[in-house]
Amino acid sequence: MLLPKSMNKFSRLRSVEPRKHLSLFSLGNEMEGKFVSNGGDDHGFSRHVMKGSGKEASLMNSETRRSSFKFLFNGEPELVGFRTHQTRNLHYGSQNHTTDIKHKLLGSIPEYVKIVEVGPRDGLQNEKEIVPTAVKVELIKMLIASGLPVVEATSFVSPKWVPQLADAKDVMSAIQGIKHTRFPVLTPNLKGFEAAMVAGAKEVAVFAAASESFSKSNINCGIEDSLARYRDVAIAAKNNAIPVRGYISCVVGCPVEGAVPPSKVAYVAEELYKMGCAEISLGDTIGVGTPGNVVPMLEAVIEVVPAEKLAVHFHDTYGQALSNILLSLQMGISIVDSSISGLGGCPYAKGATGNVATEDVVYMLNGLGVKTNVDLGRLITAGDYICKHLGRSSGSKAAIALSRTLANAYKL
Ligand SMILES: CC(C)(COP(=O)([O-])OP(=O)([O-])OC[C@H]1O[C@@H](n2cnc3c(N)ncnc32)[C@H](O)[C@@H]1OP(=O)([O-])[O-])[C@@H](O)C(=O)NCCC(=O)NCCSC(=O)C[C@@](C)(O)CC(=O)[O-]
Repeated sequence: MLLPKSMNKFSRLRSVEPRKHLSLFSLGNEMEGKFVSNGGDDHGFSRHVMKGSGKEASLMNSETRRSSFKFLFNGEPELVGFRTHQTRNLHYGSQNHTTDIKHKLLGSIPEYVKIVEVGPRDGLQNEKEIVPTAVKVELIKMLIASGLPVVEATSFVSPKWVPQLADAKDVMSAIQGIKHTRFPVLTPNLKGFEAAMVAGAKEVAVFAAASESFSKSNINCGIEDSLARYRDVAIAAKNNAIPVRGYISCVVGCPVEGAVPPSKVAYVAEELYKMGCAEISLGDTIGVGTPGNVVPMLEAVIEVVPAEKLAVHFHDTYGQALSNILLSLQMGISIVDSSISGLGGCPYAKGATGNVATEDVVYMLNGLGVKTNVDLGRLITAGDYICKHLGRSSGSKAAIALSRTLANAYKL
């Protein structure tokens, strides 16, 4: 048997940190399975049987007689994910080899990145089949359980334009009272803002574009008209002590107009900043950005809005999102939007795939040693939940690879 690389890592995790828990979900109803770990049998690894009852089982190391890992089950027949309290140790990056070159390349990246999870809104808004409110609420709760600090919950937009989010009020009602997580909602105008306030929203987001054509197709008005509407929303929000996030779509490319000049993005960013947006999220709506066009765009925006007020929001249509995120971090940005399992796509940007997957972002940040306070295993479980509901496989490479690695290791 070729041992998956990650098992070496798990084994190291055990020997270095014997009390850290590695928890596995859904290995089977019998609550029994095999675990392969460093310890020496014919492959240089020993097999342990784990047993347990209810929803938990512990693995006993036959040599040390110590319980090294704790496993959790959710009663379903197949392996869907795992949880660890030490997810950073699941990564292959060197942690103790800080070299000059590493410092030169990665020295400027922040120690902590705030992840803004947009799956329940951006991820679902494009789904044709209406997702039941209860499923949306369960997804939000699972995302919260992973430690995400901000979960964009829904939009107060016209239900004729985005039928999927017509239950915004009910979603908000179901998550009222949940503390320690922020739930911004999209509001395209005062009508949306007022409805959001009635529903108990504590934060809102307005969404402009750097492309005139996209603005018209997305919100039925041009850039200047949208900014005028958003000034009204910003004033109302200020009067209610509600923070406003400002989005800009099409920051590098538009499905109709093609390449978008950085100066246009900087103009809209400055206007949003001047009207009081506490954070401005730069959206590569159709995922055409590469480091080649993202750097000049960010340079232009950072001239007019401080980097600490900026977030990046990359769609992964061409597989460029992670490289764009890395360079955004190198340029001083520390807020990253992402969507669970890479769900999403904008209804008014044909062909655009989902946002970068949250699991992939967390995996990369863990590898870089950047703190997020997000538990990757729980995130994978949340992704599995919504993907099963939607009847599709995850758009996260990290989620697929980690689930497969563990499934292979546990030859049940
Ligand atoms: C902006 C509007 C409303 C203008 O839509 P409109 O048709 O121009 O608006 P209107 O003022 O003429 O009103 C038409 C009807 O909509 C109602 N209405 C008006 N406002 C609201 C509201 N807030 N909530 C509920 N209903 C509303 C209004 O009451 C009226 O109802 P009727 O009399 O016909 O029954 C419409 O275009 C709309 O809802 N657009 C939303 C589009 C959207 O949600 N797009 C996706 C989000 S943006 C995005 O995904 C990009 C982002 C943020 O992720 C970043 C990136 O990746 O780039």
